[in-house]
Amino acid sequence: MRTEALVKTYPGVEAVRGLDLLVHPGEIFGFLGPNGAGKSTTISMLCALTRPTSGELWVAGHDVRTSPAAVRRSIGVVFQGSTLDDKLTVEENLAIHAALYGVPRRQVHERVVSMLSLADLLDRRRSLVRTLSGGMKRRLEIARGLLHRPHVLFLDEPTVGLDPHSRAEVWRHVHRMRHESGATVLLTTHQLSEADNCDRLAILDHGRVVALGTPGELRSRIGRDRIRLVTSDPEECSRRLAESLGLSPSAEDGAVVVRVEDGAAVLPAVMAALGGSVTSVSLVRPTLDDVFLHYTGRSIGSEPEGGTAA
Ligand SMILES: Nc1ncnc2c1ncn2[C@@H]1O[C@H](COP(=O)(O)OP(=O)(O)OP(=O)(O)O)[C@@H](O)[C@H]1O
Repeated sequence: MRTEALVKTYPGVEAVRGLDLLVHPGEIFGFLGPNGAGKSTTISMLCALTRPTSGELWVAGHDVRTSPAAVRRSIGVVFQGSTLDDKLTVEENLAIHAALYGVPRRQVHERVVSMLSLADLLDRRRSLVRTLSGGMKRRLEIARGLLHRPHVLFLDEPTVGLDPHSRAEVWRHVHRMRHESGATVLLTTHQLSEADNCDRLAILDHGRVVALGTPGELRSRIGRDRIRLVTSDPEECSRRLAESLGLSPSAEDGAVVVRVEDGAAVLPAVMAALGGSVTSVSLVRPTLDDVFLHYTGRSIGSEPEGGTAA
């Protein structure tokens, strides 16, 4: 998937303001950003559902502007709201999708069984969809999105509205299905806790990419680990850290704090230098929220959580 100078303008709103992105085959790539950042608009353009105002974009080797039908055949899409038919069974929902996408009749049964077993839903294949839990429905939608063997699977907020256990289950299935199908997965999320499931992330804000990289790269780019030490004599502790290790400790809320690149590597030397005078120690690594704060000047957690309730 590739975009060059991709722009989408609505009357009075610059929803997407010049995206240059390259997503590699087989990657799980996430668009992370608050409500209104332009994630859904970007996905919608890539799926050939919304025409860009300007710029270029290719999906699975097809130019989306000139070959939208070829793009639609090469992708699977799971939207935020369920598009399953509640009154039909699990199997029937998949059969309809297979017919719509022209899956050869002889292959339908085998594909349905293999997708349902990957999604851990084989034993529910004759159940009406309305009897499934929220997590099961989402897994079924993802399985359905992959039934016609697309090269790219788009997931718009795949875990929105699910409880923590179901979220973890859905992620387990996304990883498993990516592994089995080899599909590239492009997803949107504004859940920082889930962004770590992606191989790489683009942080979007006001229609622009403000940071791009693996979750680990993004963290290490902005910050340093913090070692927080509680001791009976903070002044002596600070002096020893400065003298024996050349560190620059600071006092924070009665504790001694040192900022270092790799806290786990430095910690043994810190403890050796301080002997038994430390009563408690903690190592704090930068979070993706710190990353978001660094690049946008505000916390993603402070944004209205429009889509997460339920
Ligand atoms: N059809 C439309 N007409 C006018 N403005 C739109 C339209 N679709 C989106 N927008 C505007 O474009 C901007 C980006 O919206 P978009 O839905 O892409 O953001 P998002 O990051 O996906 O947020 P969310 O998580 O709420 O879906 C917003 O200001 C939104 O109001």
